[in-house]
Amino acid sequence: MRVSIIYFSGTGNTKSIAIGYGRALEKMGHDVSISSIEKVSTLEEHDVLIIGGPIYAGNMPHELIHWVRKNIPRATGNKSAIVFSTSAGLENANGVKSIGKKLARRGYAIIDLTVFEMPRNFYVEKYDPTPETIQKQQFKDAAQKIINSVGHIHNTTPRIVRDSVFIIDMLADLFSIMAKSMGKNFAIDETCLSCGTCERDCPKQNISFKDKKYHNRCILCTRCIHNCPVNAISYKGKKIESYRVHNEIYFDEELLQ
Ligand SMILES: Cc1cc2nc3c(=O)[nH]c(=O)nc-3n(C[C@H](O)[C@H](O)[C@H](O)COP(=O)(O)O)c2cc1C
Repeated sequence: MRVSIIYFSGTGNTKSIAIGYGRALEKMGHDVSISSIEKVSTLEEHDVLIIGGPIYAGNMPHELIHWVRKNIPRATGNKSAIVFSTSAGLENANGVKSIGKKLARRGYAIIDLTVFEMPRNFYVEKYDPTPETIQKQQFKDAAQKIINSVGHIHNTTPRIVRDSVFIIDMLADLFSIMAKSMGKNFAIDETCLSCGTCERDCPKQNISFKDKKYHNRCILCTRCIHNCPVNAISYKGKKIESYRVHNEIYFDEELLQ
């Protein structure tokens, strides 16, 4: 089967899972393409679509929801979809329903919705980074979850998403407005090397490192803080410990049998 995997990832957790899906499916003999919404606006030909994103305040990012609304046309033929999210806690399963519902309305059979618990990347105001031992376990558990999820690929009975997602979609809109103003709390200090990583990496072209300025388009993905090589970006004057993905989704041969 042809599988198209589309994701948005601020700091790499969701990208790791997307790549994990790709590797598992390729091993199973499927033809896979993987793209970030930052790079594509049209889908490759596919039989199965897999879409993933991080959870921001209980739903998928507004960017991803908007991308789906704008770029996914009505499905022709028998197309199915898997939706996954990554979050620091598992109580936020509603984001997958939001995207799942939109795909179902476009004629996709929703064959799986999966939530992955991954390291926390947002601890600018409260919470702590996820301890290393837990991070390792999360990547291990994720490999097993991916295998379970791809096991649904030949499913013929779709899952019906009954819950309304109206409220959480409204909250995602609201959060994207709040993020613009919260983004003004980021500051680049004098330790900046002027390497330009933050400006280059920002998914919204929201940073001008030369005049150390954040504009008004922040989505709070936190990529700038975590990717800065010298940790020169603070939030409300506070330095934030960097989170970098350094674990990998690893499949034991046994898992792939
Ligand atoms: C702005 C923002 C809001 C977040 N809100 C939640 C949340 O409501 N619940 C949760 O469990 N994790 C939350 N997180 C944590 C991320 O969902 C989690 O770390 C995710 O795996 C990051 O994925 P990424 O590395 O692909 O960006 C939030 C992260 C950010 C940046």
